[in-house]
Amino acid sequence: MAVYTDVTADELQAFLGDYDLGDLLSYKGIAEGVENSNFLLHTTRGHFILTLYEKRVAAGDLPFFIALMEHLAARGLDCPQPVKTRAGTALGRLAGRPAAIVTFLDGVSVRRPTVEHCGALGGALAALHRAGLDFPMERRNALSVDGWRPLFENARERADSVAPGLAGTIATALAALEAGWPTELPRGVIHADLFPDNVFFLDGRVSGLIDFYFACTDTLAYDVAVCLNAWCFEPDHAYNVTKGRALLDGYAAVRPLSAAERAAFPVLCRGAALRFLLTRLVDWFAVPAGALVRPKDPTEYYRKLRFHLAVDGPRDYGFDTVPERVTS
Ligand SMILES: Nc1ncnc2c1ncn2[C@@H]1O[C@H](COP(=O)(O)OP(=O)(O)OP(=O)(O)O)[C@@H](O)[C@H]1O
Ligand SMILES: N[C@@H](CCO)C(=O)O
Repeated sequence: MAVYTDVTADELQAFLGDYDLGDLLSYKGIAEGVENSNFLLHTTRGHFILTLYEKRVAAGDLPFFIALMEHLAARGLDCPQPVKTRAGTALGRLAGRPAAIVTFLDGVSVRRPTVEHCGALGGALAALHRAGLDFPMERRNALSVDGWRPLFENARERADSVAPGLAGTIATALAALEAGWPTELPRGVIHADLFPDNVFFLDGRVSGLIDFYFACTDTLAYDVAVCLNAWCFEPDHAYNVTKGRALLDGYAAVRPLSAAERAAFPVLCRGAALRFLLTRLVDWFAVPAGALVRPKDPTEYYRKLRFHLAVDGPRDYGFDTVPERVTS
């Protein structure tokens, strides 16, 4: 659950006074998510999502996220739309936090994605990448390779209390990634956190993508690697190559992956696994007192990282054809 910051009815009424959203009928904290505080609002104009931005979201980045959601929606993507005040602003302050209201999207996120869900997700991710190509703003990925070492240093001392040998495995993997992280692959807007809880389905179709608060300018194929990690492992931690193939094929049907991109998957998947292992590890030791949040299990991503460290090559992810040698 994630409600780090509580909002009183009086505060909310006053905040809503700047909007044309009718009268507040009810509101409640949302029992999912770990990053920001989210509330479901019911007003005489319908349902909306109120988000109070917490520690990992810098206020200076909010204009990027708001403009990106508007840009993607204008290109036909189903993503939340920022609701503006009568004065035309989408960002405000509530309970001492930056805050915004966005439209509510219908659909249901899946806990156990099927092969079909993975295929549909791949297509939706590629559509997002294509729609973002002409987005004019840029945002550096603070949680890419140069952001991992500070996270590791923060958690290093206590890492082995979570799993024996964890600190050593991370140290070795991190050094290799720092030395060999790809920098020449196609870049653009990436979602960077497109986990199953951030994707809604209706009748087997992707009906909405949410939670753009890690979106940034980075390697497009890295976003695919994040999704392979988040969608294609089974509860017993085994990689499901049929799901991987469906995701990759779904993606490539909308945006083909170059030979260099395909060849980079083992490294990109290791990096993606390490990124979520590290943020989970830091969060594991840092749940704020009184917060309504259940931290996510770091060991899930430790297991995934070990899988990626052991793969023979891109074929293990479900690519049917991979170049033997890639020079670019
Ligand atoms: N626009 C929306 N329409 C419908 N439901 C939404 C919307 N935005 C958020 N939600 C609901 O709120 C929950 C939490 O939202 P969100 O994933 O943005 O929070 P978060 O704390 O940033 O989560 P995460 O842990 O994925 O980073 C979602 O799982 C979903 O149930
Ligand atoms: N999707 C992230 C949490 C939100 O950043 C995780 O599962 O660790």
